[in-house]
Parts: sequence; structure tokens; C-alpha cells
Amino acid sequence: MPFDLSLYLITDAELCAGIGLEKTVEAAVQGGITMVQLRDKHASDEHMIAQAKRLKAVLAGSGVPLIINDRLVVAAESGADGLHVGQSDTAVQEARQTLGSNAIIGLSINTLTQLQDAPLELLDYVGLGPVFATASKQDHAQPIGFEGLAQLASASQLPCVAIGGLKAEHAARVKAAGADGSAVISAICGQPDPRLAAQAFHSP
Ligand SMILES: Cc1ncc(COP(=O)(O)OP(=O)(O)O)c(N)n1
Ligand SMILES: Cc1nc(C(=O)O)sc1CCOP(=O)(O)O
Ligand SMILES: [Mg+2]
Repeated sequence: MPFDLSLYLITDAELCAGIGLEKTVEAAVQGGITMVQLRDKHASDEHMIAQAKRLKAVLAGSGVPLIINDRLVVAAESGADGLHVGQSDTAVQEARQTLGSNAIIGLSINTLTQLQDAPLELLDYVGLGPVFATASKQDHAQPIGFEGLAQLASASQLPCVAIGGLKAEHAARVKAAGADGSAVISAICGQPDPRLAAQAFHSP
């Protein structure tokens, strides 16, 4: 499936509890998100598979791919379009072998060494961050700022998305630093109007 990293929504079920996950994603698609990642650190695999199937139904016909965070088995069994892994998650090689050549596979990168060590030929994109410290990921790595983002983006031979503490007001600087787009949780999840929150990234 073709993909576009311009505005990548990562879900948080707790933050979205008011409006609900499906309704948040539906509204965010109307607001112009281009990718969705289902991320839930607490749910069982079975719960995540069922949730992923509901999100696939919401996304049907939109052209927006659904990526699964961390869990290879969920990506393999839910009909999702791909998997995002971090440095300590399932190896990219195993993910590619299991999901096949059509799956979209992304890897988190925080340093130049991690980028140099990444199996680029097996990856579709990299997530660069955190740009800023964020409460959405308690164990996040050292923030890299826009300077670090620019260094990593210029060294990356793959499409790249910036992540970590990003708001609509940062969208232009993210692009200027060389990233293809912004990945966000709290700038959309839990916002009173997720459609407007997403739209703000396109016309900040
Ligand atoms: C697009 C994108 N980039 C980075 C991450 C972070 O992945 P990881 O380091 O594995 O941390 P967790 O999200 O698993 O807590 C991401 N999820 N998405
Ligand atoms: C899931 C995640 N990964 C990060 C990384 O740096 O790899 S930062 C992060 C949380 C992003 O949430 P928010 O947009 O609310 O700051
Ligand atoms: Mg992870």
C-alpha cells in the first residue's frame, strides 16, 4: 500500500476515551491525517486485533494505512498494513519475514549510530525523535530538538517522520528540517475536535 507520512496519528485509548477511538480516527481522517498507528501498551493481543479490525473498517476507502505498534502477532492477524518497532522491539528482520514484502515497516531512531545500524533495505520509513520531551511516552530517549532532527533527516535514505511533543505550530519547522511529516499523539487524541486538530497541521 502506498503511504504518506505528512500527518501520522498514533492512538492512545485513554486519551481518546471521551470521544472514543473509532470516532477520533474517523474525525482525524476528515481533518487530513495520512497514517494511523494503533498503540496500546496495556491491551491484550486479542483486544488489539479486534480494535485493529474496527479501525480498518473506519479507514476503508480512505487510503490511510493502519500500522500496529510493537506487536507482530497483531499486525499479522488483524489485516493491518504494517508494523512500527523500536530499538528494543521485535527485530526488523523477523517482522519483514513474517509480514512479507507488501507490509509497511517503520523503525524508531534517536541517534546517528542507530540510523547507520538500521537494516534500511528491510524498512519503509524511520521515526526520528523525540524532538521534544513528552508526557505521552514516559521512557522516551534524549530529546534531539530541530537541530538533531535535521541531522538525522539529512542522513536518512528512507522517508522519515518526526515525533515527540509536536504541535501544529511545529509542522513547518518539521518540514524545513527535512522530515516528511509529524507523528503525534496528544496534539490530536483527547482534543475536543480531532478533525480541527488535524486540520491545524495542514494550515497552521
Ligand atoms: C512513528 C513512530 N516513531 C517512533 C515511535 C516510538 O517507538 P518505540 O521507540 O518502540 O516506542 P513505543 O511507541 O513502543 O513506546 C513510534 N511508536 N512511532
Ligand atoms: C510514541 C512516541 N515515541 C517517541 C519517540 O521519540 O520515539 S515520542 C512518542 C510520544 C509522542 O506523543 P506526543 O505527540 O503526545 O508527544
Ligand atoms: Mg515500541
